[in-house]
Amino acid sequence: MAGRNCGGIGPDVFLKSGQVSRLHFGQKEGMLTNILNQLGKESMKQTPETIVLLNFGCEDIQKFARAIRDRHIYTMVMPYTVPAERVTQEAPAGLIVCADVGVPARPEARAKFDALKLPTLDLTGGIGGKVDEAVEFCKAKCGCTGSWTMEKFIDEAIADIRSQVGGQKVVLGLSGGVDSSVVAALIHKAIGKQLTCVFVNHGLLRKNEPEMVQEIFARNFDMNLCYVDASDRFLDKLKGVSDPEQKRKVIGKEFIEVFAEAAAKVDAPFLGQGTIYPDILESIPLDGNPNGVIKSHHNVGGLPENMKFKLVEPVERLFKDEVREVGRMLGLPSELIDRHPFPGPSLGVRHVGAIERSTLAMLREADAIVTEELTKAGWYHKTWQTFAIFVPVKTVGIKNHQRSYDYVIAIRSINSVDAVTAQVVRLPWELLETMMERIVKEVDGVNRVVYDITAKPPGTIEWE
Ligand SMILES: Nc1ncnc2c1ncn2[C@@H]1O[C@H](COP(=O)(O)OP(=O)(O)OP(=O)(O)O)[C@@H](O)[C@H]1O
Repeated sequence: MAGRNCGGIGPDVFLKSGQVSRLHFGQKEGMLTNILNQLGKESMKQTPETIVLLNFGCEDIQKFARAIRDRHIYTMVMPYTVPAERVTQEAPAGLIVCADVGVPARPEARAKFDALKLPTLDLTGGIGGKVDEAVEFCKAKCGCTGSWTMEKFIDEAIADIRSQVGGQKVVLGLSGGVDSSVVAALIHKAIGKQLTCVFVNHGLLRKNEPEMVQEIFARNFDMNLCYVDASDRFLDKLKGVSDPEQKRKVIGKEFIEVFAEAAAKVDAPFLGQGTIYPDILESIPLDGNPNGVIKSHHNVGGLPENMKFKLVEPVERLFKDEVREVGRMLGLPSELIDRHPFPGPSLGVRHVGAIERSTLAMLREADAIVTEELTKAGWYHKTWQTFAIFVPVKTVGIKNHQRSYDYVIAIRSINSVDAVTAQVVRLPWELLETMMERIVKEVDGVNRVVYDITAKPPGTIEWE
């Protein structure tokens, strides 16, 4: 085991009563920072040639912003409700006004931006197919040279982290997911051993995951990695809990306690976070209507208020695939960077009903077989997510020439662009058969495998 074991969870509890109910781990609820402050925060870097996209009601604006960035012009997205001064803080070279067809004109909002006297492109008739037009505009009218690159981003981010943190310490919750892993690598590159990562094993990780994450970070990056094996603590607390929401709450509450205890030992004034740009953009209601909030700010599960960290969020201006690119450039392996999305409560929400150690082991084994066969057949990167689910139903079967009465494993494979809707993948029949044969043969306690053919909607991606 390469990581430093920080076990020995002490009795201190950092939570105040009443805070627990909003701690839905993995749902990004509970705020360390107020999102509007975030939006109004003084920009740390003065990226030259910034173009601000003003959102007057445009569904695909994030994709549009991303497409212009692909042409090496740095874009930011702001709602039309933003004060004009906030726009000028970014010293933009130009503005692009974006709205879908049929969206109200909002002349007052428009006037405050026109008063800035910046070059402005009007795309209020829709943005579809207008990327080239926008890049012409940026170059011809705003003087952009198209020099924004990921190398530049990394250099700037490292300089920013160093100047923000100075000689002090940073603590970061490392999940082994893309966002926190890339942030770990980036902060480590900037300040080395001033960073301590806390990796919590909540007993719900996938097969070999604790070893893999420690191997990658502690060995390859020579990083201070604090590995907390709290499996027993989580699994004891989850005993008999079958309601999906309750399960998430138990996992979230326990996670915060374990993380807070480990972080207290590091005694760092700074907390690193894997906030990414969509986390911020999707938290901003376009019309100041709280119902428009899709999700709250990304954070380590909503830490208790008495843990007053200053935040280090070096990829808060990047889209997910840009974060992946940074990760690749910093030397993170593809097995980590290009992984399928994985829910915060991990196998906990893929095990329907109350979690027993024995049935969790069945799920873990079945999940590993599914991933292994999918990869071998060349289908891993052709699907958004493919995984096993434990179904707490026993059926009659024949195993080893004898009657068996065992559990069911379901396989789910979906494709999606944004996780909002999803289509079922028609995996080759032979591949499904191979998965089934291996699962019933190798996983004790399972004698039946089914394939979930439900799209989203009406289903959700995860079963719980
Ligand atoms: N097992 C864990 N150990 C330590 N920190 C964790 C763990 N799981 C989650 N975290 C922290 O909580 C944050 C939010 O968790 P969540 O699962 O919602 O993240 P995410 O958006 O999928 O990000 P990531 O790609 O980093 O997993 C993570 O970015 C990470 O900092």
